[in-house]
Amino acid sequence: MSPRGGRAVNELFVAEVALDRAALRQVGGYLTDLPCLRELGALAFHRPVTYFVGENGTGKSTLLEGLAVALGLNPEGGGRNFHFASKETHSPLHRCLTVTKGPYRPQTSYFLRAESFYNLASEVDRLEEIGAPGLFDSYGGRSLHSQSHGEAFLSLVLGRFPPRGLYLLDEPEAALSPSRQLALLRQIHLLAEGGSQFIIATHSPILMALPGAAILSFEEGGAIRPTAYRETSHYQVTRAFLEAPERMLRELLDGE
Ligand SMILES: Nc1ncnc2c1ncn2[C@@H]1O[C@H](COP(=O)(O)OP(=O)(O)OP(=O)(O)O)[C@@H](O)[C@H]1O
Repeated sequence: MSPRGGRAVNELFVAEVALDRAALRQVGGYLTDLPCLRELGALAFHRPVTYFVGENGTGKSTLLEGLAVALGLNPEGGGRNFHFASKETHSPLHRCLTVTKGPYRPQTSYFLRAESFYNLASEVDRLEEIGAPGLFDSYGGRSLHSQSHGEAFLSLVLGRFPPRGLYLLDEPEAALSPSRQLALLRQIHLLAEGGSQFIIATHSPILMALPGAAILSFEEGGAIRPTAYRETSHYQVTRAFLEAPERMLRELLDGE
């Protein structure tokens, strides 16, 4: 990323998200036990692209979804016009979050989660049928259901995401081959250069390699720390494996 990677925080669409502890206590349930929420005060965004990384279950998706809903986006994914819900499974975290926005409004806002992408594709079909003809043009020219998961996903990002957008993506790598992950990385770079902001939960050591991006590591104890790319366990484990797969497999499978 160019020096624009260091844009002033007030030029970003989302500058900060803060947690109201009293509201969280009232909400109760598993959210009060989630270590990252026990530790969270406010989380500031300083870069056009921010990655949430960390072990499974550390709360990345919960926080990303809470932020998306607090921004008025559909918890199962989509833009501001998407209001479908196949199941009411999202947490009430959004009620405990205060989002500080920057001075400018994004041209579009979009929340994308791999796990509910099928439902999002169905909703695009429905909207096209009931009177949004031409909608498919933004989604690769045909129903997302007639494309493979990875093709559909890239159609969406390449066709539907304009510059100066705000994009919250939850594990966007899930359907993508390594080379398509590189294509997605390039598109994220181009869009960020064009004034977009991304907040992305990911396990992909490819995606999180974007120069100039902020990486926030969700630690198992609850802290959320800025981390360098090569310090992430995703990078280190993947690198160690690819450098010597036989040795690692011997250790793993034979207990040597
Ligand atoms: N509806 C729910 N009821 C109870 N616990 C939940 C619920 N949803 C999530 N959790 C728990 O909250 C914790 C955080 O889940 P979350 O999906 O946010 O983690 P994550 O960091 O995104 O994990 P992953 O990398 O596996 O996607 C997990 O321990 C999960 O089991």
